[in-house]
Amino acid sequence: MDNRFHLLTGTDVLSYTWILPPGEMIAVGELAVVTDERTKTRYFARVTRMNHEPETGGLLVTGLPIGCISLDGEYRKPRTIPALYSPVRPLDADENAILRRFMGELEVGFMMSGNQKVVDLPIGIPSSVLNQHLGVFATTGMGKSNLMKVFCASAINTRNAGILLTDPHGEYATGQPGDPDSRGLVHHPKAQEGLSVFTIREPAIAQEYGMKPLRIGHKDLSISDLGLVFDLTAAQYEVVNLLMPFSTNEIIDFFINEDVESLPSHLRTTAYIGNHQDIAQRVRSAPADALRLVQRQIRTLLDLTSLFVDSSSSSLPEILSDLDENKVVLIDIPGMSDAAELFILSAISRAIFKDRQRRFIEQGSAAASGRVLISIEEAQRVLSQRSEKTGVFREIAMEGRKFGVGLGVITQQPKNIDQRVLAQMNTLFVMGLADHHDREIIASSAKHDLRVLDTEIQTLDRGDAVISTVGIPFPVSCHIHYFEEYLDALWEAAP
Ligand SMILES: Nc1ncnc2c1ncn2[C@@H]1O[C@H](COP(=O)(O)OP(=O)(O)OP(=O)(O)O)[C@@H](O)[C@H]1O
Repeated sequence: MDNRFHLLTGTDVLSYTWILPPGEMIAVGELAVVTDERTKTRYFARVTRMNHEPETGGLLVTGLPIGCISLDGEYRKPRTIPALYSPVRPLDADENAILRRFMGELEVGFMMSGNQKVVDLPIGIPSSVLNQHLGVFATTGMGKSNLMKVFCASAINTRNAGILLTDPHGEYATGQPGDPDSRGLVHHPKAQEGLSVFTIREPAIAQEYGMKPLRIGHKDLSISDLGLVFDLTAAQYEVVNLLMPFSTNEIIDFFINEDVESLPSHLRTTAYIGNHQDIAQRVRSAPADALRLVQRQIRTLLDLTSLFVDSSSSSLPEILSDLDENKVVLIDIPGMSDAAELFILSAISRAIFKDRQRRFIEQGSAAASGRVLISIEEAQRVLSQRSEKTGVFREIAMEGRKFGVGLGVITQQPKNIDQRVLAQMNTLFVMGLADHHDREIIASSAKHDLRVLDTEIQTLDRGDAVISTVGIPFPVSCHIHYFEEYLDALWEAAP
């Protein structure tokens, strides 16, 4: 037996301590098994802290218990403690296999035990938790885009959930722009069956990669999303609210074709002779400035999105049916502005949510349709405490779960996300957060106690994540697969 970790010298239900002799090393995050030799119960723990032990010159190691297995083979939360001086050692292959039982099918990386990758313990999230929302908290450059690509690659492989993501940087579909060696999701061995890319790229490129042209119709948009994209005044909100009863088709037609500059005065003299009597009557009481501003903003958005927004055609039916077929749907909009990206992400998300809600009401359960995850990058843009800036996303965060719709909230600033939204997230990926306040917020909303992992979270390297999910009974440290290598492995495994 490898007794490198030596004998347990102290326990309570929430922490174990043991002493390493001088010269031996251990790392934060390393996994250990404490065997109680009387009861044959094995207690699993992870190293959370270590201090020098002046008396012996060794290290006093502290571990967090993560579960135990008795002779009946059941894995439980530890409510008993191992006997004093029980041997402490690393996990063996059998114990790795035990932990492997808890992993879901959406593989993202390998378990890390301290600085060691445990290659016979791949970490996967069960797709059954995706409707319970997922958060990715990552400082820039820590590997968030790589994680999302790996996650989508697994989803394409397993086809158990639909995933929607927008990509304004053009990096997910074909790889990093400007890097000819970089690959993307179109290079997945099962891309043809499991990936659906809607793009604004030129037809020749789209055709080369089997991408479809992105089309969003005027009717798919909502006037209420102006508030998501722009900072509106109270008077503008009034205009938006007055317009709510009308279809977006009509509203856009009104603002594109009518001379709103002179409209308010015409309206007041009831001399309006345009094609939109109903709308004109409705907004006649609105302040003229606000009306003009709304018109300008609508025109700006239509300009920004003119490559794919038009009055007639729409990719939405196809996007919805691809998600129903558990495909990864990528909205590939390289170069699109922030405002335009949010505007269409909101339109698509609303369509998904309403469709699922309708089906839930008609069929009485979400079982008829699978799960969908809508991923939102820089999510603090739309899920902050400012409720006027949250649109349909807050509704999905609060109610999506029962309709099978989850949010994938990606942000560098969890403290700027509404706490009530964070509390809904049942799967968290933490990839390096330097700010103490950010870590505190995450720890308080996680389903496992992450405070004890604070040291580990502070020492995460690029590509490392601490994952806490209701799908796995303990928090795991994981090195996320490097996308290119994972792709190679998928090709090797492909029939
Ligand atoms: N798991 C990993 N293994 C190896 N290298 C990785 C891993 N994750 C990321 N990298 C590398 O680290 C660099 C940054 O990764 P990535 O672009 O995914 O980070 P990011 O957090 O999305 O950054 P940004 O916020 O700037 O978009 C890339 O060069 C990537 O190849």
